[in-house]
Amino acid sequence: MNPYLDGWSPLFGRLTWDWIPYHEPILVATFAGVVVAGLIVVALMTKYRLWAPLWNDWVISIDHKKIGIMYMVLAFVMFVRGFADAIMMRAQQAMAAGGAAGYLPPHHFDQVFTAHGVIMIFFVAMAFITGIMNFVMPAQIGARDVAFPFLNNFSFWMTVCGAILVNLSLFVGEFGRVGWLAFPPLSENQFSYGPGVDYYLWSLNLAGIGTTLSGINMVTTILKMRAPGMGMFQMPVFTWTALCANVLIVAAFPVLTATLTMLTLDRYIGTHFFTNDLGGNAMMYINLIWVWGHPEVYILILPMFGVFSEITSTFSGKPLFGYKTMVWATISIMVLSFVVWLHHFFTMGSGANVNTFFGIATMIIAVPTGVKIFNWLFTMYKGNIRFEVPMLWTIGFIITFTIGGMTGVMLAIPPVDFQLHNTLFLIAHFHNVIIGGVVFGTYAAVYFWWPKAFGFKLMDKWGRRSFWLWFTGFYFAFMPLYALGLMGVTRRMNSYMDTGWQIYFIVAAFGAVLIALGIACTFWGMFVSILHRKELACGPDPWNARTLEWAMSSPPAPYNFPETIHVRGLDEFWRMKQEGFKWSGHYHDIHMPKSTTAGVLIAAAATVFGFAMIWYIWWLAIVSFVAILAIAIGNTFNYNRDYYIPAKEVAETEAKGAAV
Ligand code: HEA
Ligand code: HEM
Ligand SMILES: [Cu+2]
Repeated sequence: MNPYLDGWSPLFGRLTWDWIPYHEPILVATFAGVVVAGLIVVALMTKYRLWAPLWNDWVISIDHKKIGIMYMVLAFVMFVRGFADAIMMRAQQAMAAGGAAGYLPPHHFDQVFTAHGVIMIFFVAMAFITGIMNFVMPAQIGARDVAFPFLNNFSFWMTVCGAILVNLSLFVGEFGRVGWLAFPPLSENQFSYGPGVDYYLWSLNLAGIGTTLSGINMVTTILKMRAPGMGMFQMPVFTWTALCANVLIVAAFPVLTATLTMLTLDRYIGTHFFTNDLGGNAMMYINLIWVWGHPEVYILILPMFGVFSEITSTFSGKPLFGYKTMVWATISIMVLSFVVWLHHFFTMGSGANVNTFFGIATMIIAVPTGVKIFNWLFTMYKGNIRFEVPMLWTIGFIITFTIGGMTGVMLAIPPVDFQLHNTLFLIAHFHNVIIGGVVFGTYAAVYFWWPKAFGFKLMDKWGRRSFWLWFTGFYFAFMPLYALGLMGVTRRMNSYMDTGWQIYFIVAAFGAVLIALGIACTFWGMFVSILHRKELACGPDPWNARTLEWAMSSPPAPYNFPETIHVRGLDEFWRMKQEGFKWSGHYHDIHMPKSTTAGVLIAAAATVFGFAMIWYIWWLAIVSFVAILAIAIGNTFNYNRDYYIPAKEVAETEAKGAAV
């Protein structure tokens, strides 16, 4: 008998009133908050007549810069959600000592850490790197856009589709209680029969389509769309790291898709890929998910290495030290990241020889990473360093990431890992590299490229406050976890008996409060900077930077560059400035792609499809699937895909841009 089919009806599938959590005060209050905030936004948008510009200039836009900014907005919104989950866990663990139950019952706590992990990795960190790569990379290689602009818009909306499904699970049904990687057999129907794991599977698989397509798009862009003269070894380092990260996406994400699809088949049609009966094997899932999962963490960090490289050389006023070694280090990390996955399950019985191989392979990654750290230090050495906000984040990164990397190397020693696996030491390790690397990198990038995107700088004062709160907050929040881990405290604990641990959890909660203040300072800083944008206005090259994106006007025109740039070497823009850079003024008509609604419409239908599949509403699944096909096929008949910006208009725009 299937308990999860209780109450199934043809019209609503297994969605019944029991699945609406109106009896949970926390969720009802959250829901009320979301509704009120939503209504305020809708009212303001209507009052200021912003719906049409939002739709025409943003939602259906295929401009890589706008799509990049939309990814950043999505990521920041999801970051608030993911951080709220983190605060809830910190509060729970600070309270639930010595037999106290705290305020979150286990079934809720388990959803919170699962949602936190999934949101932070897939919809925050991935969205941040994709946003930054979208905004910066095409401009850095002197291109007008990515190779497949429409696909780019579609990829973005598929990511939004996944994010919507995850957030929907908060108010309709539940989310998985299986951890961010949903290991079977726990995630099989037998043990998780609610819609929680199905929300997980459909949101990640639908968003994954977007990620894979975006990876293909960016690899193609970098290989085929570089400005004339820009050979591979004349590409800026950020572009190199973007290339390697996207090659990893193209290679690894299909594995994730296949793995999640097999689990979906287990759950929906009763196959046995990952159960012991009928020849399945749960270890297969563990292997496959980490074959994707380990490269995934380098997908997140590589673009950030690129960000820090650009910032270090710009603010040290020097070319990057060791460009070639930086590129080769990036390539080695890319290759090595595929031969270390087993370090995530040293304890699962592969034997000493296998563990040794994977342990050593893991440690070898410390070498190219160390090369990078020293290259940044040597770039700064004897440089004329300007301690602007992006540089503060960069120095914070070098210190913090090195500590996190070192604890990673400790975990790579199998006998040590037998002690520390799945303890809070592991949790501390990866927050140490992810926050120190990916989050600090995002902040550095936002402060660095904001003036390019909007034509004015972010206020220095709030940037500095945000940095110091984040930096100290991080150490308070995560250093206690190393200590707890060494004492044997395991991850994912709702409550514990030993009251001696409580003080560490309280310190960690205090750190999370400092981080909350740091986040608040950033948002407040953005808000007041927007209000004061006139005073903060700056020219196209406010940091005296070195790469081509700074040759565009700020904010950039839709076509990026009024004329084609002929690249002669590294740091081309620097050289152009030495030679007294000016556009020739002989402009031609510029061929541009047109916005299209198909991307957002397909993604909307896909969201409905995902929802229908999660709740077993078969008729709706069929209708929405047909809608997806119809829109996609209909779009192939759209021949109205491009237009020309006349040379005269280009000249006018440039004349205006130059006056800023
Ligand atoms: C951005 C993300 C990111 C990054 C960059 C890394 C980087 C590294 N990680 Fe980490 N890791 C994660 C995210 C990340 N990790 C996550 C999310 C998990 C857990 C998931 C889960 O279970 O839920 C995890 C788990 C994890 C494990 C599994 C532990 C366990 O489950 O028990 C191990 C074990 O080997 C490991 C090792 C390493 C190593 C060796 C590096 C190296 O790349 C670090 C290299 C850097 C340095 C070493 C510092 C700089 C170098 C120098 C200054 C040179 C000199 C240094 C030496 C000679 C040592 N990581
Ligand atoms: C900003 C401050 C953050 C805080 C305070 C925080 C806090 C936490 C806590 C308390 C846990 C649960 C630990 C446990 O198992 O007992 C956790 C798990 C996790 N966090 Fe964070 N986190 C933060 C940011 C991030 C970011 C930026 C990412 C990734 C981009 C991230 C990814 C994860 C993942 C993947 C897990 C594991 C979830 C699981 O066990 O399934 N976190 N975090
Ligand atoms: Cu790993």
